[in-house]
Amino acid sequence: MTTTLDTTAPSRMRHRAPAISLRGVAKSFGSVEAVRGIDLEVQQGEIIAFLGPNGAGKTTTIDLLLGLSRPSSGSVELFGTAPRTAVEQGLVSAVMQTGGLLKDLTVEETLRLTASLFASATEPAEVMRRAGLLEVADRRVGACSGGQQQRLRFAMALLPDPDLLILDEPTTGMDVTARREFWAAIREDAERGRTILFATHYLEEADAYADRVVLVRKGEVVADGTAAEVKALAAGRTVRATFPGASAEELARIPGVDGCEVRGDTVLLHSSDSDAVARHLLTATPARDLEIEARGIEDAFLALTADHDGDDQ
Ligand SMILES: Nc1ncnc2c1ncn2[C@@H]1O[C@H](COP(=O)(O)OP(=O)(O)OP(=O)(O)O)[C@@H](O)[C@H]1O
Repeated sequence: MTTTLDTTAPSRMRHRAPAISLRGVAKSFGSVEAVRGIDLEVQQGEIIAFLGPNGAGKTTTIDLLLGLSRPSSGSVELFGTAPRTAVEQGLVSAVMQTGGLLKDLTVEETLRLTASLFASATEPAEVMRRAGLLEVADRRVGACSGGQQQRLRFAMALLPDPDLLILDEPTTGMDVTARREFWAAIREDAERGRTILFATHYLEEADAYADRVVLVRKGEVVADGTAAEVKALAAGRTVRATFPGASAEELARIPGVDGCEVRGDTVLLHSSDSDAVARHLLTATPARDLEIEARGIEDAFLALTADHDGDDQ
């Protein structure tokens, strides 16, 4: 086993190898190419959001990272070693969406039992504090809310004090306050050097909490950068106007328009040159009441993952 450690690091031990290294990773199930050649390098301490529409290959990639399956081609390494070895050494753990909880145990009993499976584990009281569970330590798991159960899964994943934490849709079932508290705990954690990769459908979470957003579509990375960079990739604005009787064909011919929608008397025109579109609408058409909006991360996500070729699996 060859994990290389740099012993000069301050709080959390620093590894010389990247936390995650995927090189040319592909994974097929029969004729379905779930992952089609992903290259991804994640440095220690990064918080990465893994975004993509249903069926993009996120869960397949997470299974590969956790050593639950093997790639059809390419290589997967965590801290310079094989995923299974990294998991066995407690370097990586995961918070999955469902399963894994015994309803009749209390929160604290669950953590004591889980801790007993590791050669060395953080004190249950400490992980309960970090996950915000101290108040419900004696509550039966079956009586905990969905959000509390999800925080318990987070607490369980913290027990081996992993250097890499992988979260698959971690805030499912949490209300807004619980989600905010959860992310505050994650941030505090990451500041101490823990690397975090999370898959989420809440695009605003990726925008708010990730240092880096990796957008996948049909098994390939289509964007990789800060949330601002990803949004800029889908640069452009939407011009909204009142324009009774406009037809989509007529609107599509306006110079600079790269997408349009007609909703009754309202038209929405997407463009990377909104000034030119607005000028045309005001000078050459009866359109009025113009509003111009920048695209949010949700629009960028939709634009970058839109199915242009109609061959979805
Ligand atoms: N065991 C399997 N056998 C056959 N096909 C599979 C298997 N696992 C995944 N797939 C297919 O691979 C593709 C990617 O699936 P995956 O679950 O990785 O996507 P995802 O991005 O996690 O989607 P979601 O957001 O819906 O969870 C899909 O077309 C899926 O149907």
